[in-house]
Amino acid sequence: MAALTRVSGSVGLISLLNPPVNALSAAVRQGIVDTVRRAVSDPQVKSVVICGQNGVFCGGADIKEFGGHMSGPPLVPIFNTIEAADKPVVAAIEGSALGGGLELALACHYRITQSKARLGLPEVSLGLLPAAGGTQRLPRLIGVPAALDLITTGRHLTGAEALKLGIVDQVTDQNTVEAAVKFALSIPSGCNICRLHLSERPGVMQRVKKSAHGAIAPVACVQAVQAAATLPFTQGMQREQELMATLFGSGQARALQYCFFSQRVVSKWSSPSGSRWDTSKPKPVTKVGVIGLGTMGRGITVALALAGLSVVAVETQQQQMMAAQHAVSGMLERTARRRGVSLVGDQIRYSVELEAVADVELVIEAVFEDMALKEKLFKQLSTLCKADTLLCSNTSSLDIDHLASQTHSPQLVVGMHFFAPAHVMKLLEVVYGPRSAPQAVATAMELGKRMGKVSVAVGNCSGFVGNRMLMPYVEEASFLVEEGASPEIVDRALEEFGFPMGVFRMSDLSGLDVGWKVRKARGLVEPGQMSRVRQGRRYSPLGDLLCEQGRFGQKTGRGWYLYDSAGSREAQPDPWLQSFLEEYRARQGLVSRRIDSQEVLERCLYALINEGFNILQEGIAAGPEDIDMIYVFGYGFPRHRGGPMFYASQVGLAQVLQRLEHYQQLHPDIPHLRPSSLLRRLVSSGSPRIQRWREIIRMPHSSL
Ligand SMILES: CC(C)(COP(=O)(O)OP(=O)(O)OC[C@H]1O[C@@H](n2cnc3c(N)ncnc32)[C@H](O)[C@@H]1OP(=O)(O)O)[C@@H](O)C(=O)NCCC(=O)NCCSC(=O)C[C@@H](O)CCCCCCCCCCCCC(=O)O
Repeated sequence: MAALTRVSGSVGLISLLNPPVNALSAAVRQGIVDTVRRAVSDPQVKSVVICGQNGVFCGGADIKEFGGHMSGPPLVPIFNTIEAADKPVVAAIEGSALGGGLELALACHYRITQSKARLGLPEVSLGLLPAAGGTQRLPRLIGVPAALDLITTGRHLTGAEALKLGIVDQVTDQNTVEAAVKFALSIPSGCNICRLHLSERPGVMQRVKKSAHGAIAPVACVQAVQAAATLPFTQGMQREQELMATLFGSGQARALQYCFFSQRVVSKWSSPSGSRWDTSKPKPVTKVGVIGLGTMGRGITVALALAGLSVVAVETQQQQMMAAQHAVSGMLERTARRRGVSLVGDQIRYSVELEAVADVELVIEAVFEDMALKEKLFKQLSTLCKADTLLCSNTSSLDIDHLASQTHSPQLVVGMHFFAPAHVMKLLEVVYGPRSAPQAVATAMELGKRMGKVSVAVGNCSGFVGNRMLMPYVEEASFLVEEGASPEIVDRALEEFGFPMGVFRMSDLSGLDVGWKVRKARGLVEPGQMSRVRQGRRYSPLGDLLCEQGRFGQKTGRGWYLYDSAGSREAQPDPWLQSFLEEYRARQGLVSRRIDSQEVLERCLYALINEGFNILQEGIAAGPEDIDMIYVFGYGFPRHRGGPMFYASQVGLAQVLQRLEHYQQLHPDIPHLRPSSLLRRLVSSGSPRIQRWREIIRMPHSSL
């Protein structure tokens, strides 16, 4: 899995051979040991170049090996041998040098890189730290502050940025291996590991802990780099190994590695009709129409423009259109500045006429969530667009099949549900109906990928996957407040679990009126009424009552919390709300009781998870990975918990079932606490590993 050849007379060229990313599997590690030994002992070889096959240097350790028994030679002694070699060793970096790949390059004496190559130590995003010397060699090379930034965030650098930081010695736009060989021929033996500016950035641990939201790997990364600043190299390496040992077998590492593979699994979509990613060819798209330039339409326009597509942005109200144009330019400018790229924007054409989208290949509708308005629009689009134009809706909950039925070509209609802000949030739900053509799904998925989104294909139902599961979660939070919890108690439990914001702070941020509108549309709101049973099931009117008082959250300075002023973000507990809740409970005859964080987590999360099992059972999501990626990328579910379904598998399905049964007995009027039959089936099948759930879901069964 590694080959040695002699080039230019005296250079030993070692190539890693393990497509697609030359991961450091046991066989590759053995290959490096053998080839380095041969190169070092060959008197004809005066210097060595290490490169990767097929334009990729190395994607790091083989993550697939982490789940099983590790065999083969370990990396640390291999890299130490390279570093100690008495012949100069040069890394020729093309494509990617990530994790163990960059650590291999750091153990070499010199590094030459392609300007567009990606370099980084992303181990933290897998719940690990760079444990093949990365936490000790990088700070010694570029200083503690820069190394801490790279190791605790896991971010990737381009070759040009790596040169600026001093990670590499030369950047080339020519053939990297040839440049490295030329470089190797020109150098005397030596080593550029140095001990420079090893001072630590003050306060870094507090900052990292705060932004980690309970993840342990970033904290361990700081501890390892601190060791580089205070200990000799050998002891620093020992500390690195000890810290890695605490992370390696942790549930968080398993969860994060599951997320890595799940993100790739969801791109290989399939639907119950049998259409699949590998048999459906996307249609080429260069020009997209966006209709409706409110918050969502503006974000979608920016995301498309940043992906290099031509956009026709339509807003029929002149004034709104001018405001949108101004806002979009600002968003593009800020993003270009942040990314350090040149401004895009001249490929956006604005219009107040719907006819402007007549020649686009795909339209994304982003008008108000009003079925009558969308029906009318889809009818018009179906007539004025080209016959093969894909018509997509950004609706977050309305019926995609119904919209499709308004058009001449229902097979060309799919949902493209973005999340706000649409140019920032990574998630895209691609919603197919029974009539959606495989090519329409494939095209929307491909467009999402071009915009840098994690696109997940899901079936059509009310709320699709994300918002459908959110309903029971939010409802449980309100029920807990009726029963005696405060919004602070509920939010604290969820934030300590790892959500960036609890239910109530999130509701204040997005606006209480949003949910109120949805409940009104569903006929659930009875103004001024306090009844707690609606449409035959338990209902909490608390949110409606707050809206009736004009408490819409941050935008009005009052919601579940109190704010200094309208628009302020600093949430304070509100004494008014406390007395309001006491009065409400008294009028309802509810006796307030003490609710602890375990009950908050179980009721909110198990209700959400239970709905996830219903969704899997109905085939709305193809597998647990789809649900987990939707929650991690769209709803702030802590990535180090792997997503709701993975979390359930870690807690134990039997335990989740038993607690749902317990709560259902206490609250028989809450249907979403009734355990899903799929959950029961999985438990009676012995609670298999999450990777096996798809088999159980597909097995024929009787629900009798
Ligand atoms: C490289 C990429 C940027 C390429 O992206 P691209 O979009 O081109 O392609 P894909 O992402 O679709 O990938 C294609 C294909 O390849 C698979 N793959 C990618 N990378 C890896 C990998 N590193 N390992 C295995 N497989 C990989 C991917 O799954 C796709 O497969 P598919 O089937 O879907 O086609 C991009 O892929 C990328 O970002 N990759 C990951 C990069 C990364 O995170 N690297 C870091 C890896 S971790 C690491 O390197 C750790 C090191 O620090 C070494 C540490 C040594 C530790 C040894 C263990 C010590 C144990 C101590 C514990 C002791 C316990 C005790 O004492 O008891």
